[in-house]
Amino acid sequence: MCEMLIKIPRVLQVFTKHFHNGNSSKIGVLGVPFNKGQPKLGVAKGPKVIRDAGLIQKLSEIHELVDVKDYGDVSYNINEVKEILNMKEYPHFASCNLEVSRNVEKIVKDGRICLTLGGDHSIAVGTVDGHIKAKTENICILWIDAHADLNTNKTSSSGNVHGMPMALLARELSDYWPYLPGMDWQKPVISIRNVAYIGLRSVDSYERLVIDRLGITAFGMEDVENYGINTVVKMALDRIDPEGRRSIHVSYDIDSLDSLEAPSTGTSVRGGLTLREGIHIMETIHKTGRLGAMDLVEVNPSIGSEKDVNRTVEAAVHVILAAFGHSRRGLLPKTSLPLQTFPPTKESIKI
Ligand SMILES: NC(=[NH2+])NCCC[C@H](N)C(=O)O
Ligand SMILES: [Mn+2]
Ligand SMILES: [Mn+2]
Repeated sequence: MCEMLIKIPRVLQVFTKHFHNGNSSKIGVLGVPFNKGQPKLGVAKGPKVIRDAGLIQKLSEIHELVDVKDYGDVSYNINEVKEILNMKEYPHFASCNLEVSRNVEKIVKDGRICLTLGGDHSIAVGTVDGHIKAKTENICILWIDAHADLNTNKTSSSGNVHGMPMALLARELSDYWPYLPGMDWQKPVISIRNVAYIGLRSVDSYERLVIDRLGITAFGMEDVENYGINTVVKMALDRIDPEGRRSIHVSYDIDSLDSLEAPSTGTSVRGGLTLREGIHIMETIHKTGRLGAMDLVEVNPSIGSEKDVNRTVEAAVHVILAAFGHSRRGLLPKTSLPLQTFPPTKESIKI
């Protein structure tokens, strides 16, 4: 049998090396069907619709080195803790996030990049916490969102906890919170200097104040217009990981994309990122080789028509695949493929 290999031209070999980034090949997928951080219940079905779109299979087809393990969905028992003023469903939030943190920590310690499917954005308290606990080195956060999610219980006008996770995670904001029973496991150890936003266009006034006072790296849509997405991502990475040594946590709210690209989400805002820009961000992150964990949150299949839901889920899958090395230039055939199978002849296709 002829075992001659396809000779890959040098220019393509460079791409192969680039996209077959050694440390980004082991992925652990975790579902968090949590909807109590905001009032629209359908967001709990996010993990299911994203998986049903063939995510696991598509991830494993990116290249031969990808190894995907699905850890299933997080479940939790509600701990009896007291309610907190202006934090709706606080006991659920605290109980669920403890389990999220434990699961993410375990997956990252298993040597996998943890991909968490939400659920609403309040679950990022647990994902970031688990990522921090698993890594000995510092982490940095890229928060891709129309919103800053930087409210405290005192500044939020909605009381929805999905508008608060970043404020719970930041060390510099810890004094602005009351004691939170049932959250002792979570220490706000991440400095806001290691956080950058991309996609902002709906920022509450106290959030604006905090961003300005603390000098938070925040790229709004006008920055994307002024500099272009490529420069924006580079500037963001340069600020939060200047030496290129940190493990990157990407918390990707699907509402960062324009409402036309991702209509099925609870708090959509027009004038957002195109899917191309959304994909470009994650391709750039993939190329760093330092993605440690990614959240994809706020996909709500109960909002909009069937077409809207499909469009939104499709966008989410594209963004995720880009994060793990899918290339829009096309994927190379497996290098071990015998030459005679390409192009396929009648004889090579044995039924
Ligand atoms: N993860 C989100 N989609 N957050 C939307 C937050 C909206 C608003 N800023 C609030 O505090 O309620
Ligand atoms: Mn948002
Ligand atoms: Mn958000």
